[in-house]
Amino acid sequence: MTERLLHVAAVPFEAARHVSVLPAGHRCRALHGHSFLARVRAELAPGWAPFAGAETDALRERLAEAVAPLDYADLNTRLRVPTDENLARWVRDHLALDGVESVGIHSTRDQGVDLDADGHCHLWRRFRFESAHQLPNVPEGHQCGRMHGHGFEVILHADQTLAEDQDMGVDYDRIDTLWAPLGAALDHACLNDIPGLENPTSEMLAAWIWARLKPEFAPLSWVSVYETATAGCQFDGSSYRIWKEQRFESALCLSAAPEGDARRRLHGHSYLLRLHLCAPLDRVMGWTVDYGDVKRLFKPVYTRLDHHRLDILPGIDQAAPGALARWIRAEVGDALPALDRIDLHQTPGCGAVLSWGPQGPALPV
Ligand SMILES: Nc1nc2c(c(=O)[nH]1)N=C([C@H](O)[C@H](O)COP(=O)(O)OP(=O)(O)OP(=O)(O)O)CN2
Repeated sequence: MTERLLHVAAVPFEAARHVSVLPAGHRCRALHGHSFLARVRAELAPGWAPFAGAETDALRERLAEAVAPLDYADLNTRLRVPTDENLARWVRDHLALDGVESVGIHSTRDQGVDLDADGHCHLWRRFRFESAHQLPNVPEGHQCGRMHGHGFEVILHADQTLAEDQDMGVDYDRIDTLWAPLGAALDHACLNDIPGLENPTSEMLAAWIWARLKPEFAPLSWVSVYETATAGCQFDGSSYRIWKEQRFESALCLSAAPEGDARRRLHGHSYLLRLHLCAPLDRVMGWTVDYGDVKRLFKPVYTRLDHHRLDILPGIDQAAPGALARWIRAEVGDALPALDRIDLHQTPGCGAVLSWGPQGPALPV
């Protein structure tokens, strides 16, 4: 599949609103406020940024300019009906940017929408539960064979086609109602005791949730399960995708930046790297690829990135997220054949997505 490079950026804003299209008695009809986050994914034309390597910063600046009128504003003075869906449309229209693949709005850490270029509204809502489990089929000595536990997080994603004059899709409250019985069964439980979860990997959990919700909720498009803060699985009824995150602390300078630009100086970032893999399920293990194996197989590349200077890595021209993601893909080589996407953020929510397979849903920053 052809390789695609998207740049991503995220910008927060603080704003008040009331949403009058909601039914009588709904709490969001009253004036309330949120710490919102706007984000964009875009395929930028060559030469769009002021210099090679400035793409991520330039995209973030463009988004910040678009969002500025919403910051510390009463959103009802800016938009007729300031639902998350309409805010995403407003930001998309004010970005005035070619190549936008999606524009998203998070109204809280736990909910948001992403509008794609085909008019689909991808709505998501996050839940959490605290549970114990152990994996019965892992090899002797594997840490996950011991009884342990996690603060699991689940994101339910819904894909809806919205008419241009439709102010919102499904209410987040409807997703809460659908989730409630599952959350009650999973929270403060030992997952192995739940019928169907005798081998409670993230993959099995995502499929278990899918099987229970999809018949009642047709727009359900993906279930994402965060098993830990750094690893999880996504399931859409047929394909499993997993991700493993790592952070590295590195220095760089951008030699193409003009004289006087701070980015010419040595500086650094705390990078977030998310490796995505798509692989068939191993029916015995109940997983696709062990998260621990992803980390282990990536280690030789990781050690070249972490606590190093990135712009002097052999083969790197500008140590910007897109070029770094390409470098990582090349260096990983055959070690991770199921790898099909690399997310690399140089600051929270801002960086690049390099993919060469079906992308799967965007994860919240
Ligand atoms: N594909 C899967 N791999 C693994 C699963 C799974 O459900 N699906 N589960 C586990 C373990 O249960 C483990 O608790 C989580 O794995 P891991 O990311 O390796 O956890 P760490 O805390 O060791 O990760 P850090 O890299 O230190 O953050 C294993 N694999």
